[in-house]
Amino acid sequence: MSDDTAHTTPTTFRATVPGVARIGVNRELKRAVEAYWAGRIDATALERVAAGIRRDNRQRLIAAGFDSIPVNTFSFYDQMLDTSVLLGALPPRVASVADPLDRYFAAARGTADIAPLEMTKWFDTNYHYLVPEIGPDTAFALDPAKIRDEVAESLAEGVPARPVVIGPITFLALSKAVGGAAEPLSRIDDLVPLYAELLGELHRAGVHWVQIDEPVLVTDEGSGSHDLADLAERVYAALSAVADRPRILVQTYFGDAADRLAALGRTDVEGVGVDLVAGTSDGVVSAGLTDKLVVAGVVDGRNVWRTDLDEALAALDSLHGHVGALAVSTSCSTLHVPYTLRGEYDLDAALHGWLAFAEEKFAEVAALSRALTHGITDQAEQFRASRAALATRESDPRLRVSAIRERLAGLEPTDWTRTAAGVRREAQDAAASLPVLPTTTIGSYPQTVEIRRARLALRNGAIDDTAYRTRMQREIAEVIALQERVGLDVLVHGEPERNDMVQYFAEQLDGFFATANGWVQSYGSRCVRPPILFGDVTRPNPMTVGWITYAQSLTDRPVKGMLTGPVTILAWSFVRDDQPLADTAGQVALAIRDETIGLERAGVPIIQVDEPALRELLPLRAADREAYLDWAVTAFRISTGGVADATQIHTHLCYSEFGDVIGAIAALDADVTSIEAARSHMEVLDDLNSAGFAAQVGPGVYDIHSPRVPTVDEMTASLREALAAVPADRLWVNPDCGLKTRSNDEVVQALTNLVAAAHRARDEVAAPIG
Ligand SMILES: Nc1nc2c(c(=O)[nH]1)N[C@@H](CNc1ccc(C(=O)N[C@@H](CCC(=O)N[C@@H](CCC(=O)N[C@@H](CCC(=O)O)C(=O)O)C(=O)O)C(=O)O)cc1)CN2
Ligand code: MET
Ligand SMILES: [Zn+2]
Repeated sequence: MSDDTAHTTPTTFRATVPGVARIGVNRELKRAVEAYWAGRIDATALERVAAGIRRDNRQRLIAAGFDSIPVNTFSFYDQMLDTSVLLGALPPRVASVADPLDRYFAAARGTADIAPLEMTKWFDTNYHYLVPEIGPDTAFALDPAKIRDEVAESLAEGVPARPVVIGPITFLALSKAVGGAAEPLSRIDDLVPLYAELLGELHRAGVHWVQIDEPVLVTDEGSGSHDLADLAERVYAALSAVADRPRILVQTYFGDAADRLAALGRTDVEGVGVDLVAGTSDGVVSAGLTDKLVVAGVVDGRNVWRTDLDEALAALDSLHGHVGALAVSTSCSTLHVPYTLRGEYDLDAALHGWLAFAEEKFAEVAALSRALTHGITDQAEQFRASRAALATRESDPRLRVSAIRERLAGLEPTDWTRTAAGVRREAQDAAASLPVLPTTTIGSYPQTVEIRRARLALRNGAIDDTAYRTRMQREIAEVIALQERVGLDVLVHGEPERNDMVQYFAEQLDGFFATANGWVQSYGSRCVRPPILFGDVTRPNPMTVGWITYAQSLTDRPVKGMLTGPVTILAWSFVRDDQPLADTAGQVALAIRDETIGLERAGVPIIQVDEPALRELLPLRAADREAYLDWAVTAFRISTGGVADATQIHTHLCYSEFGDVIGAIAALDADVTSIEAARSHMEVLDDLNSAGFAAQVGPGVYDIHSPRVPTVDEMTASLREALAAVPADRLWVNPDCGLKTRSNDEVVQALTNLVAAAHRARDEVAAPIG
C-alpha cells in the first residue's frame, strides 16, 4: 500500500467483534421480511426496518467502547447468499426475476416455478446458509452495491466501519458444482481479481480496514492441489499485493487454524483473527505473526456462559511478544447468541449471573481490552463479579445429581443393543399391516398464527391449562382428520403443542432453563430460542404420552410417537461447558429412553426419535470425528434401546450433506430412517447403499422449505429414482422434513399429490413397465 495512506490510516484497533446478529432485538427483521413476502409492506418499508437495525447495531457497538465496527454483517436472508450476489454467482434460473430484491428472495425461497438454492448447516452451528451453485458457465462479476451502501451509511455517521466479506476460499469451498462443472475451488483464480477490485473500491470509499472471513481455514476441507495452507498463502499474498487498498484482517473462527496461520503470516496482510475458545494461543505463538495485528477471540461468541476474565486475560498475556499488536474480540460473530440478558426476569438469579449474551459479551471484550492497556486494577469490579459468579456455578448442587450419574454409570452395552434388525422387521410386519411404499409425514403440521397466539395467551395467563389443552386437542383432531382424508398410512399428531422440537422438551426436563426473548436466527426469517442446559438432566414426568394417546384414540390407523433425540437436544441448546458433551448426552439419552418406554407401555407401536442435528455436531477436524460419532450413536441407542422388537423405531435426519456420517446413520440401528433428499436429488440413497445400509428408508420427495407445491409427476419421478437405488420393500414415501413452516393449503395439496405419486409408484412396482 502507498506510504501516504499508511500514515493517515489508523494502524490498529483494540476492541471489536467479528460480526453481530441482524434479526433485531425484538425480531423486527423477521416480521418485516415476512410482511414483505406476504405483500403487506413494500420494499421501502422493509428497507426502513433494515436501516434501523443496522443503525441500532452500530450504536450498541460504539456504546460498548469498540474502536472498529463490523459492517455488512446485516443480511435480508443469509451472508453466503449476499456473497453470491457480490460475486455475480446467482444461478441463471433466477435471472428472469427483474427486481434485485425479489431475485434475491427467489434464490433463497424459490417461486412458483423457480427452485431455490439448497440450504445447509453453517459449519457446526444451527445457522443455515444457501449453498452457491457454480456451473461451467458461471461468469463471476463484482456487484458491490450492498457493501458500498452499508459502508457509506456508517461512514456518514463517523463510525470506524470495518466492512466484512466472506473470503474467496471459504465461498468456493462451501459451494456446490452443478451442470458438470469442476470442483468450485478450481475457480479460485477467477475470484481473486474480483476481491482485488473490491479492495480498490473500499479504499476509494475511505475504508481503513476490511475483514475477510475465512472460517474454512479451521477445517479439513482442502485436499490435494487445494491444500488450504497453500491456498491461503497464495490468495492472500496476491490480495495484499494490491496497491491502494485498506488494511486486511483475515478472520478465522470455529476452530484452530493451525498451519494456516503461519501461511497467512508469510503474506503481507496486516491482521489475523483467531478463535481462542475453540483453538489455543499456542498455535498463534508459533505462527510467526510478529508483524501482524492479532484479533484474539477470547470471549465465546457462540455459547452463553460468562467469561472467566482471569483466564481470558492470561491467554491474551501469553501472546505478548509474539504478535505485532493485539485486539480483543469474541471467538466468532455473535449471530449465534441472543442480543441481551436484559428483560430475562424469569431466569433463576444464580443462573442469570453465570450468563453473558451478546451485549454482556461486548462488555467483557471491552473490559479485557482496557485491562490489557491500563492494567487489571482499572477493571477490578468486572473481574471481581466474574470470579464471584463462577464460584457460585461450581458449587451449585443442581450440577451434580448423584442418582442420574449412578444410573448412567451402571448402563451396559446390552441396554443399548436391540435384537437383529431382520428379526425386528418380522415382528413389526406381523404387528401392523402396511402397504408397500407406506406414506407418512415427519411430525409437525402448520404452526398457524392461531396456534402460536393460543400459546402466548397461556403464557400471559389469558387462558388456563385446560382451555389450552382443549384448543390443542382440537388441532390434533383436525390434523388426524386431514391425514385420513388425504389417505396417509402412518399418521402423526402434528406437534401443535410444541413451540419448538427442542425447547418443548427442555421446558419439561430438570437441568434446563428457557429464556423469554433469547431469539437466534436459524435461517432466513426463522428463529429459535435455544434453551440453556446448565445442570444434570432428569425427566420428572412423561412429556408426550398424553398427546399421542389422545391422537391414537381418534383413528384406527397407526399414530407415530414423536420425540427429539439427545444429540439434537444438545446441538440446539446452549450446553454447559464444564464437562464432556458425551456425559451430558448420556443424561439426556436416559430421559428420552424413559419417554420411549412410556410411549410403548401406552400402546404406541411406532416411535420416531428425530436426530436432524447428527451431522451438525460432527467435529470440523477429521481426527476428532470417530470419538464424536461413537458417543452420539450410543446416546441415540440408549434412547431407543429399551423397547420390544415389535416396536418400530423411526429416525429423521435433515439439513445436511450426509456423506461423512453415513456409517453412523447405519449404526443408529433405527428400523426406518426418513432423510432429506428433495433438494439434492436422491444422492443420499447411493451414499447409503455404498455404506451397506440395509434398513428401511424414506428419502424426502417434497421440499418443505419452499412454498412450491410439487406435482404428482415430479414426486413420481423422485420415487422412480429412489426405486432405482432401493428395493420397494424398504422404501417409504414422505416429505423432507416437518410441515410446520408451511400453510394449510400448501400442505393439503402437496400431501394429496404425494399420496397420488405413491399410488402410481405402487402400481408400477406391482406391474413393472417393460
Ligand atoms: N431449535 C430448532 N432448530 C432447528 C429446527 C427446529 O425446528 N428447531 N429446524 C431446522 C431449521 N430451523 C428452523 C428454526 C425455526 C423454525 C421456526 O418455525 N421458528 C419459529 C418460532 C418457533 C417458536 O419458538 N415459536 C414459539 C413462539 C412463537 C412466537 O413468535 N410467538 C409470538 C406471538 C404469536 C404471534 O403473534 O405470532 C411472540 O411471542 O411474539 C411458539 O410457537 O410458542 C419462527 O421463527 O417463527 C423453523 C425451522 C434446524 N434447526
Ligand atoms: C428439523 S427436523 C423436524 C422434525 C419434527 N418432527 C418436525 O416434523 O417438525
Ligand atoms: Zn427435519
